[in-house]
Amino acid sequence: MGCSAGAPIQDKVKLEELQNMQARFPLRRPALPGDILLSGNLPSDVVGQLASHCRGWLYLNETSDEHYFPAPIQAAGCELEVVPFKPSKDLPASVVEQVASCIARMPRPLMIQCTSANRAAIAMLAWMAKMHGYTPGCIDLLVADLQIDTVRPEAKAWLQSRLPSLGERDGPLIQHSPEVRQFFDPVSSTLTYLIACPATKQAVLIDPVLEHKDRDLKAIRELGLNLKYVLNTHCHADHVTSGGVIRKDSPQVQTIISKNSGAQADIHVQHGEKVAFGDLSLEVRATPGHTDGCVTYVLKTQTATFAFTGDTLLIRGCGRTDFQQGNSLTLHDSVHAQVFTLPDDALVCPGHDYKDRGVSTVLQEKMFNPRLTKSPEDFAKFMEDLNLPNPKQIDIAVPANMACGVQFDPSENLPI
Ligand SMILES: N[C@@H](CCC(=O)N[C@@H](CSS)C(=O)NCC(=O)O)C(=O)O
Repeated sequence: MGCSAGAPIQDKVKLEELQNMQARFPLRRPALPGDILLSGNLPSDVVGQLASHCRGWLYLNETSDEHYFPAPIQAAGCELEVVPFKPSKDLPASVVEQVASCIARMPRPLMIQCTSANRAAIAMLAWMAKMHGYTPGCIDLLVADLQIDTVRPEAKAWLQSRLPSLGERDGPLIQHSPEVRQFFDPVSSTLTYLIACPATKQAVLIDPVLEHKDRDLKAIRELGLNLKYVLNTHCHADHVTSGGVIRKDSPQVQTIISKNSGAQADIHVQHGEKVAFGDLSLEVRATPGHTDGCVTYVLKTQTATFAFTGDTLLIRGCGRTDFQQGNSLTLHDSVHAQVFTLPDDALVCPGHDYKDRGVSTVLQEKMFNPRLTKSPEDFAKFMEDLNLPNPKQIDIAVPANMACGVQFDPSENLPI
């Protein structure tokens, strides 16, 4: 039997009641998200007590189960849904979809209850995966971070087997936000983003890789989009951008990089400026440290905030600071001042991932990033001791990217 609660619920529970419940069913430290509780079987009186602090109750067993107590849930005014959810290799995708949709829709605070809290945790993770486009690697992280120790390894493996890996992902990055797609280059582990304005079909690419030019342009064609800009978050050292070549073939496309990068491009951006396309715009935030020209592009849509952090902030990591004018103290300040000040639920969309993880959130990184939770001084010491080998393509990539991936004729600013 398990029960977990986040801070918002604890605030509402009367202290005495909470202490009584804690004595019988120990609550763990606040988990994410804070407005969802997970539980196994409970006696009917405890169901009633908990229900009085919830507004939604999702029950994952049959109504014939001897531990199903609808009366106290309904008496407390909770919205009750019953969806028998037994993960197995034959479970139709529609049931997972139904459970995830219930969790998305039902009022908060929401209790998810099964027999031992194992399936409740899997249901919550399935919902998070659907909402945030998680990959198998992201699920490992969430289980560890949220300390969801009710999740059995075989149940976690079941959920992971139903999620696409980086590179297999097809479609919008997060549910209900058709604007953003993520692509993966397995050689440099680079994550490229295609962002499209649904109303006008104008689109931009962020950090595209030369070897994947055709893949990216095919996606743009198939979606009926008009590419307006190719943006780079910085002058990459591990792969060559496709920006220059795309622009050479399609002169209506303009390349963008920060002025501080010193690299060639059609448009140079600076902190505070906006890059508009269709009804959308990207806010430019200077985030130097990995290189002195690094920027983070921030996109606000109706449903989500996205931070395209390049190599400034990676999932549970960050860009190295040992070449290209890297500076650890500057990087620490950039992340804290420009990324960690975004809303907690803003999606962190990094420029690389080396462990099959595609997306994180500001709150997760503020809480769990092992590097950026350190003090500036400890962080600088940690980065100094990294001793990473140089990227394999550094000698080709840096000079090529300084010329936006192609040689420019400086007199005309056109590719040769
Ligand atoms: N092995 C890769 C390069 C790996 C690497 O150095 N990645 C960079 C970002 S690309 S310059 C980095 O900042 N990594 C941070 C870290 O902690 O790993 C290759 O040869 O391409």
